[in-house]
Amino acid sequence: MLSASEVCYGYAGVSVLREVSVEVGAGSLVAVTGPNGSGKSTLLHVLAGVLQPKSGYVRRQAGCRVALLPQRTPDIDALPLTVGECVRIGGFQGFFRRSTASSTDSIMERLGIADLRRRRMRELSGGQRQRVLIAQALVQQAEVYVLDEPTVALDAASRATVHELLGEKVRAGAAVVLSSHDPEESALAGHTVHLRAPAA
Ligand SMILES: Nc1ncnc2c1ncn2[C@@H]1O[C@H](COP(=O)(O)OP(=O)(O)OP(=O)(O)O)[C@@H](O)[C@H]1O
Repeated sequence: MLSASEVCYGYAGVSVLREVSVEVGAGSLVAVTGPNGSGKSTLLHVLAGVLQPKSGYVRRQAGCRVALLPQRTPDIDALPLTVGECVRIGGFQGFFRRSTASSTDSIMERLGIADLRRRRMRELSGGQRQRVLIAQALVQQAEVYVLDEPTVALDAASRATVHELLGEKVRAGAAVVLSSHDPEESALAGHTVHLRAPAA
């Protein structure tokens, strides 16, 4: 569905990804692990097509749509968006369709954010905000969900709900690529890409 082959990436001449390869097949969950600064977010952005590799290749099967949950989304707080609007925007490349309205409601209910739908994004707690952004990613009709530390800041119950939702996506044939610092979470994956610590 999506693969990276010997991908290299760096910022201002500083190498971050060195010949990283990963295969993301339909119905699979891939975890990207590694210490702070090892390049997890960078790899996810390369896989999602937001960053172009300096060398190596990213291949996406024809028609493969990627939904991205970035780690940082400060731009959303600058807009006067409500929770309901934020989820409906479905953020990345506009994959949201009207026909998915009932599944949107269901995802919001399950993530415990349905009652927050009229609140402004900037008024939310960290965990509430994260659940809205997860919903925004998961309502998209995508073949691959690329999620950067999706459950960071979530309590145990919300984390379990997110894992259930991801399991449902995978069983329905979608692929999930997530980064995580939580060994229990990365153990859910069928395959793990471990990035090494940056050179001191
Ligand atoms: N826009 C940028 N400009 C310059 N350097 C950057 C940029 N984004 C990331 N970096 C650097 O690239 C390296 C990898 O960053 P990245 O965010 O991919 O790591 P990470 O593994 O996701 O870290 P964390 O676990 O802290 O989220 C770090 O050294 C970081 O300082």
